[in-house]
Amino acid sequence: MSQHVSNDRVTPLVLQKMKGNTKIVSLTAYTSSMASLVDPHVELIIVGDSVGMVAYGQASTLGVSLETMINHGAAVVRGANRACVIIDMPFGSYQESPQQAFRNASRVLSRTGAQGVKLEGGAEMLATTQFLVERGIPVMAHIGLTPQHVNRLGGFKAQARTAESTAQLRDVAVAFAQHGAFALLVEAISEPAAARITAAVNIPVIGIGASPACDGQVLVTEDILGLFSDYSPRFVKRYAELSPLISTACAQFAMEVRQGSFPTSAHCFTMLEQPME
Ligand SMILES: Nc1nc(=O)c2c([nH]1)NC[C@@H]1CN(c3ccc(C(=O)N[C@@H](CCC(=O)O)C(=O)O)cc3)CN21
Ligand SMILES: CC(C)C(=O)C(=O)O
Ligand SMILES: [Mg+2]
Repeated sequence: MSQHVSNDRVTPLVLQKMKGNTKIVSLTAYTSSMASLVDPHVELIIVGDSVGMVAYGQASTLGVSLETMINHGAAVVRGANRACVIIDMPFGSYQESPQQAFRNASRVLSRTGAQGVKLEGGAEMLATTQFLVERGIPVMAHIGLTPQHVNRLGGFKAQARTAESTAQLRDVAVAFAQHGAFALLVEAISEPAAARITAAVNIPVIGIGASPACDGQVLVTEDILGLFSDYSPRFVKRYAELSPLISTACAQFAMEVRQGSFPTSAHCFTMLEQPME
């Protein structure tokens, strides 16, 4: 069944129709097992390049390759049968030219079965967005705090906190909508900026650290589960504390192996015939 093109799969068009009447709920996933747990509860699953930090222990998202995004993206599509799946284009795979972006984004879609890609940037990505969209690739534009620009931003710092930068970001948002982006992702921006952008465009605006003014919300799943604690941005809310549960389970296993109480006969295979002499 999961290999079929499902009729009730949420599409970018379905997300667009939700703007103005129903909040869009989104979470990230990197694996099939997490995707299948998240899928019943969300309309949109983002396979984020945050996988580099959360699953590979890297200090930024810059080291993630196209191959890594394709492998995790394919796993997520196999695990999710209802939500729209959008995959982050990793650093260096799309900034060079619209042609480079199309070559790599088309590989992402053809090898994963996802429905679109997300790319980070500002006005410099407008032509690329239009190039991909005209050739059949739905594009979500990620603006505001763009983690792939961490070295220029001087850290993961909230954006659009002045009147001037807010007006600039609103103009960029409007331009992305005009160039065919099906949705915007706004990260770590002020509430007035989020409210202005959401009112100014006719496409869905998904926020992370961008106030309730957005059309929808996304967070990194490991963050809401208390599974990633290298840092805790103020916009993260922990809905569970799974790390201590995992530690306790591992400690219990270790203790039982060392004292010989695991495994028991219930965990062992018997001979299929009478034991031989
Ligand atoms: N697990 C995870 N969750 C995320 O939300 C996430 C990632 N990884 N990786 C990529 C980016 C990085 N993100 C972050 C990380 C930290 C802050 C943060 O703490 N910002 C503070 C301090 C900034 C500073 O001065 O260094 C701020 O006030 O903006 C914000 C966004 C969001 N993204
Ligand atoms: C904003 C989130 C969805 C993201 O880009 C990531 O997790 O990489
Ligand atoms: Mg990302």
